[in-house]
Amino acid sequence: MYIIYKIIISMPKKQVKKTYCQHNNKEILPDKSTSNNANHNDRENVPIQPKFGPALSFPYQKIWSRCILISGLFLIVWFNSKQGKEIIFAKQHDTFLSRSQHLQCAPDYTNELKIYPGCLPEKCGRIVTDNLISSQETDTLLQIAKNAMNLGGSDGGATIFDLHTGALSKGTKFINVYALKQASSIFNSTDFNIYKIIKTKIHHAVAHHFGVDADKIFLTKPTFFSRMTNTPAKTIHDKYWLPHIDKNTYEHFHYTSLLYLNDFGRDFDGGRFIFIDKNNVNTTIEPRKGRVSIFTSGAENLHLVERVNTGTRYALTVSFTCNINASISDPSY
Ligand SMILES: O=C(O)CCC(=O)C(=O)O
Ligand SMILES: [Fe+2]
Repeated sequence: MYIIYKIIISMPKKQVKKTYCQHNNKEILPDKSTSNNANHNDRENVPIQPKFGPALSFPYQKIWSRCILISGLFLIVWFNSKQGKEIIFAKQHDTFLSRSQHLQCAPDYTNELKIYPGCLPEKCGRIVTDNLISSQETDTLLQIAKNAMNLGGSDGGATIFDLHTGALSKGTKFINVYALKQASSIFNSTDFNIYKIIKTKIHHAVAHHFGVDADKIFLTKPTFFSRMTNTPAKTIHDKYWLPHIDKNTYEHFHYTSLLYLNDFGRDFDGGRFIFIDKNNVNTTIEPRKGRVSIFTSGAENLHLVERVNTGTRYALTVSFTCNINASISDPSY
């Protein structure tokens, strides 16, 4: 607004050489006595007649024209502010008991879920909560992820570890950590129990927030830890910044949840989660340790993860399906 104000007040005031007095349209002739051109013949003192008659004028002309100009500028600013806007849905330093945004489900999503009675959400959308998982629980998960990832790691910027199957990125491929002899020294049943408790809490939160019975949704694969850095991608799995729809990327996803294990702005920069909404609106979630984000996995929730600029970002993806045949069981070791 300040800029608009500056433009308006800095507009040059029109230098009008008046040939006619505005009042009564009376002619004002130059004072012959002061004129240097006193000897010029009379023709030169005859005022120029506008070809199409005197210009149109009406009361408060200047005020009106400025009002119209200002309104036009307002319209342009308003229109531009609707396009390409970013809404920070959850800032890193805020804590939410629960913050939600409802959306209309994508038609594909609704059609697919209709065949699973009781699994269709009351409304599609997204929810963020910071009070579900304790700091200690988060620390346990972060340690599990770090210990496992020390046994491998992608050559590119995204390493994943699946506690259910033992799959871990190594180089440009995957290995099974449970087949390694070091596995026995890094995994224990206490940690697995904590993982199960966390997974169960998230399961119930998903059911509660979307108004479905907890026994109508099932844990599915892949459910995995992720580590993201700014290392250039080596394979397609490293390109975590590509926009995608989870239901299409992962065959059985119907509800996606993410648990963030460390902090945006402290442990890493970049790496924010972004929903790409209608009219080019970005709805952003800044990762915060212990923060859980839950959303329906259809086209209503197209998203990406911004590239990490510095540091290392850790998260756990926990996914649910309506299809009992695609369910997976709890991990055990
Ligand atoms: O880690 C995240 O914040 C989201 C990752 C993601 O979109 C995915 O794994 O499909
Ligand atoms: Fe995703």
